[in-house]
Amino acid sequence: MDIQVSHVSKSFNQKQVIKDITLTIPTGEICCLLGPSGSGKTTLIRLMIGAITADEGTIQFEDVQMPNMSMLKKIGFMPQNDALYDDLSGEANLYFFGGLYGIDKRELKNRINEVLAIVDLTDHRKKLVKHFSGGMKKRLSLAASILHSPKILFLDEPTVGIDPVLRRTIWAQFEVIKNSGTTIIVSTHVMDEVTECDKAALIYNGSLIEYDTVTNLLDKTENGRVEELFFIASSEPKGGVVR
Ligand SMILES: Nc1ncnc2c1ncn2[C@@H]1O[C@H](COP(=O)(O)OP(=O)(O)OP(=O)(O)O)[C@@H](O)[C@H]1O
Repeated sequence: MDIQVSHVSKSFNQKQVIKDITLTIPTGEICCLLGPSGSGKTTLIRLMIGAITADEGTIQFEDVQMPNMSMLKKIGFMPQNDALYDDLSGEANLYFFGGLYGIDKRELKNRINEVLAIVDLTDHRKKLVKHFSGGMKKRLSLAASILHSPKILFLDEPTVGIDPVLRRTIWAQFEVIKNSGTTIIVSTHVMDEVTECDKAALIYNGSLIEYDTVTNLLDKTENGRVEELFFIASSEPKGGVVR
């Protein structure tokens, strides 16, 4: 399911935080929204999932204009802060979210087994979430966001506070999810993570400064590091566009 973002702008309290962004994310790819803290990544995700509406421009999933209630079951969203119930076990959390998605009981049981295996939490399913480590909570959140087999998965800074080893595991899990046909949009400010993605959208100060395949982006730099593109953008007269 392609995502088309067309000339989207958004302001909060007269301050424009998303500035005329246009991009198309093709089906079945991992697209990374990369940018410094406060650049507008979360706002762009919230616009795409239909949690907030754009002041200008349009967002379409295939031919459906967002926001649209019918798309909710096709979208998975993992927020920056885990939305889990501490006093429930990992498994009970998943039953709760499965119920919200209206998944049939028997199907839900099988699906919970599947997603727990994907995120490697099968052995911890009965443990209360308050006894989970930070990394385990992230993985359980990921499991909850893919429970209903979404066509499009939005992950907002999924690896914040995660150690490098677990980060690798989590990216491997994204690859598995992608290979099942899900389009993934993942925000991050960790420049190294960009190499895990097919495409990257570089957001700086609310503007899209670059959008290309990761290979092409890295080719544009002198030292093969994405940071360079941000340095160029920040030295442009108006934090301007490098196309
Ligand atoms: N609901 C809101 N009301 C007012 N300002 C907001 C709101 N949401 C976001 N902003 C502002 O919009 C700008 C972009 O914020 P956003 O959370 O999208 O950035 P981000 O790139 O996701 O940052 P981070 O990496 O720190 O999460 C910031 O200046 C933020 O303060």
